[in-house]
Amino acid sequence: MNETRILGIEGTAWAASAALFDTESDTLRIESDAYEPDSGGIHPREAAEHMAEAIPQVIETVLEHAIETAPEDGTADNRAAIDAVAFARGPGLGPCLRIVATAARALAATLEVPLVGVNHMVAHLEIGRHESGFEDPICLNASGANAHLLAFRNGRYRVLGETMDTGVGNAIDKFTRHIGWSHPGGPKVEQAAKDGEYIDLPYVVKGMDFSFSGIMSAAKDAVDDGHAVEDVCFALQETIFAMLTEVAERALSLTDCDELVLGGGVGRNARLREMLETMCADRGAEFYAPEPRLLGDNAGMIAVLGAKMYEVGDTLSVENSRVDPNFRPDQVPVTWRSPPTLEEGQPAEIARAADSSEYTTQGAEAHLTIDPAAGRVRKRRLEKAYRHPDLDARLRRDRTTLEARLTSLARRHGVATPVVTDIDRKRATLEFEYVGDRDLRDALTPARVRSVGRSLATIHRAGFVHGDPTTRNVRVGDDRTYLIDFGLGYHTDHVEDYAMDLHIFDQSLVGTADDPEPLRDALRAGYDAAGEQRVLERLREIETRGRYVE
Ligand SMILES: C[C@@H](O)[C@H](NC(=O)OP(=O)(O)OC[C@H]1O[C@@H](n2cnc3c(N)ncnc32)[C@H](O)[C@@H]1O)C(=O)O
Ligand SMILES: [Fe+2]
Repeated sequence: MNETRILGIEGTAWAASAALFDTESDTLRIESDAYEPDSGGIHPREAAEHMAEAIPQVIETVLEHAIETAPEDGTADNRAAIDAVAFARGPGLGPCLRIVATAARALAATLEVPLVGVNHMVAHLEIGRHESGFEDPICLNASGANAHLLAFRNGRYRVLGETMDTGVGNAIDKFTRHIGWSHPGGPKVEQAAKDGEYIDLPYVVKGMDFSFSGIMSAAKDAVDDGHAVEDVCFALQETIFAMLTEVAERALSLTDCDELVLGGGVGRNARLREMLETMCADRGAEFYAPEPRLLGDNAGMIAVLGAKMYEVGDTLSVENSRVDPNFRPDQVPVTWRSPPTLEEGQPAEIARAADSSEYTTQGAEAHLTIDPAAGRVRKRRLEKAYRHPDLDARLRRDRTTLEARLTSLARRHGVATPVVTDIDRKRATLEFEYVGDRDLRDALTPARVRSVGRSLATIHRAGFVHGDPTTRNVRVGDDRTYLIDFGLGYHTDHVEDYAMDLHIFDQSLVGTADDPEPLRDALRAGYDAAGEQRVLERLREIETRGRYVE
């Protein structure tokens, strides 16, 4: 590959940044100028004023550097020997994005080089993949305005799970604003947490999705009620980062992936990195976090992805270079990657069951001892070294109790589930009847998915949700499907919760199936046959919701 030199520009929210990426030397020169609000959070108009002032300056600095380092073949018009100008098209604040795009178009025209339009969230991911050299990692993007898990599948980065309300950084920043600290609050919470002790806060995970609104108002109340700020900061980190680590582990487990990369400004937090590192080490996966300057918003990551896109001809005409404040990562055709090689063969479980009577296996949160001959499964929820012992004990106890209760309740409503034969709350251990002979993930057909749709409709009518219905939490045998693993379930009469349950299953189809569309249709048809229309309507609404929340 020839040497490629890309000038990248970033300015989606707070960082006015330009960078030069040179593929031959694999070096990045980044120049940034941060917007720091005098009071409160980020004001879009003020941020845009900052961009208007700072973007030309950071570009100028990087151009000078590019001229100094240009190889001999720079032309008179392009002494910097730049091959393309890459800019962040979104997501972000509209007024900021427009200023960056205008600067990028002007620069590309002057240099007579193509424009590359980069998705900022995909750039947060790709910088980790680039630096780590991982083949096909899962990415946790923990940034200001976003929080999601991405996996490459069928030519796109699919969103396996994401925040149901605000981004993780914004959630923390809102809390610090409430207690009068200046923006950004994240680093200050990290500092204060060093002297804190644990208190209980709400923990909300639904499959691989999660929510911060409950925990943030509880944190504000805790301070208002007189808890020490350090303790609340400590508990906030322990709870929020445990949620992110748990969903990241679930994503690794669901996709059988053993590589995780981190992206986004909240990734600068050492406690978050430590939890992810511990979780990965405990399950034999590799973890990589880029250095801090590449985690928070920066033009280096825009230039690196810009180079990959430029090299495959993924450039933009000026007419098509409009910005998109709601640009989602799964809207981007991933032109610069070839499909990963998939492993073929029958599910390991079948081979194993044929030659031994008892074997063990590890899920995302539990250790299973399976004895098909005796028709018995023992499941023990493991202690997780990454999370605080009090939180760990609470989650394992509550989930064990709920799983036993809801598994039985579903059966009473006519949904196929294993019989619960024993429960030991102290040891977080359950014993079940062995059902099916493989996971739905390894035997996906529309008829089976249809039956899952009917089962979900049935439990929703009975007033509860599964909480984590994925293709691995459904067992398949003969002509039946069995729902298992109700540990994240709960009683609810909210249509939103029912629709989220369906949405979680739908996301797992998109994340694990080669041809998800007929399966997604079957899910809806099955639900339609036994459930309420308003739930399907709400599901459609959830799918069209832009998740970029400021
Ligand atoms: C769309 C785009 O504009 C946006 N970018 C963004 O929000 O900036 P980013 O640099 O990725 O993340 C900033 C956030 O990162 C948090 N942050 C920075 N250092 C932190 C630390 N040590 N601990 C916790 N949070 C930290 C800040 O408080 C702030 O909320 C995004 O990626 O969502
Ligand atoms: Fe960002």
